[in-house]
Amino acid sequence: MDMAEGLVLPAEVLLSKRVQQMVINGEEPQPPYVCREDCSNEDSFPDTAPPIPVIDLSLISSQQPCAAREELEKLRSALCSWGCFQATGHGISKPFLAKIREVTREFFEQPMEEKGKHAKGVKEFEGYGADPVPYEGQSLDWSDRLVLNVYPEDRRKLKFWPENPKSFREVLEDYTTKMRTLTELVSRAMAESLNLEKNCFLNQFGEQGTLVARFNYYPTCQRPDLVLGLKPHADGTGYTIILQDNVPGLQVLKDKWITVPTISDALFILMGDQMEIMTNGMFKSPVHRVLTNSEEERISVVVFYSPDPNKEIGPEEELINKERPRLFRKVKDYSDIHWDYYQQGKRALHVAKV
Ligand SMILES: O=C(O)CCC(=O)C(=O)O
Ligand SMILES: [Fe+2]
Repeated sequence: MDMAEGLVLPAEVLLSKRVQQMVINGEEPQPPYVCREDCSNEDSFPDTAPPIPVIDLSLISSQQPCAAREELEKLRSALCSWGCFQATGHGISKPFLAKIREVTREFFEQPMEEKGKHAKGVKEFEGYGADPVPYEGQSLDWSDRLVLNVYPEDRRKLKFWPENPKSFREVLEDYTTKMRTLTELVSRAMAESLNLEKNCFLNQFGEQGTLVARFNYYPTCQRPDLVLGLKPHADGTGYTIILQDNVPGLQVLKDKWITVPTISDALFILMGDQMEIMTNGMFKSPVHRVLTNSEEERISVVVFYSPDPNKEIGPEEELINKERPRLFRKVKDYSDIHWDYYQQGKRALHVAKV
């Protein structure tokens, strides 16, 4: 018998090697990357799936009160049922979106040696690599990532920020500024859609609300039916802003798995658990996952927007009443609690329930 057969290396050892490298070496996925049985049937979708709502943010900030009201109503309805939407009219130009996708692609296309300059340890969060070692029995994602704290600025660790491609840092700084503006716009719109004081969510996030950027690289896989680019999870954030490229793969669970269409100038905005808490359960934090495929690699640029970890957050008082009693208590540092459960393959939201 081949000695290597059935041999599963410890996650720690596997995680020190990049999935991209395994693909270049022509390696087939082995456990713990293999996390499901042949799912090729399940992964194909009927055309009858309900469409994910598209919201034109420019209408909300326009001077036409009727159009703005209508769009706010669409936003509220999208977040109460789906917990996510495709945002157009967000004010970030198409060429700029192309640029951030391009520097992301260029970063991952570099030799391992160059990317390795920004490598994280298998226990750390920030830097180039994969998630820290999960709990026993949990699978590993078929992807590589670069994670960077981008706001507040004093949380930045420049040793993890790529120097190549040359424009990477500058483009990311620009993107951070644009994301700050966008989170103000979206947080106000969400408050208005619920007839709340428009700064109420921004006040909960605080001036030091954090932005973390995660650049995801999903290589192709010879057996996409056996692995996941990213295992099913809900985000622990306030909310998350996702820039996809032109390769589909992201799916949200709404009765069944629904693929998020790739729209080149849209940003996909998804509620995290903390918005579900702040809205007393009105907005939903959806479970989502990423599939890989055998033909085309996929990249995404994800920005996690979370409340200042020093601040306590909780349901807006106006959303608590007789018909809708308080569902959640106040919480602090929810992101850390969430992460611990995530590593066990579980959701954390129940810990905030009253
Ligand atoms: O790659 C994507 O489209 C989504 C990634 C995601 O859900 C995450 O990073 O939490
Ligand atoms: Fe996510």
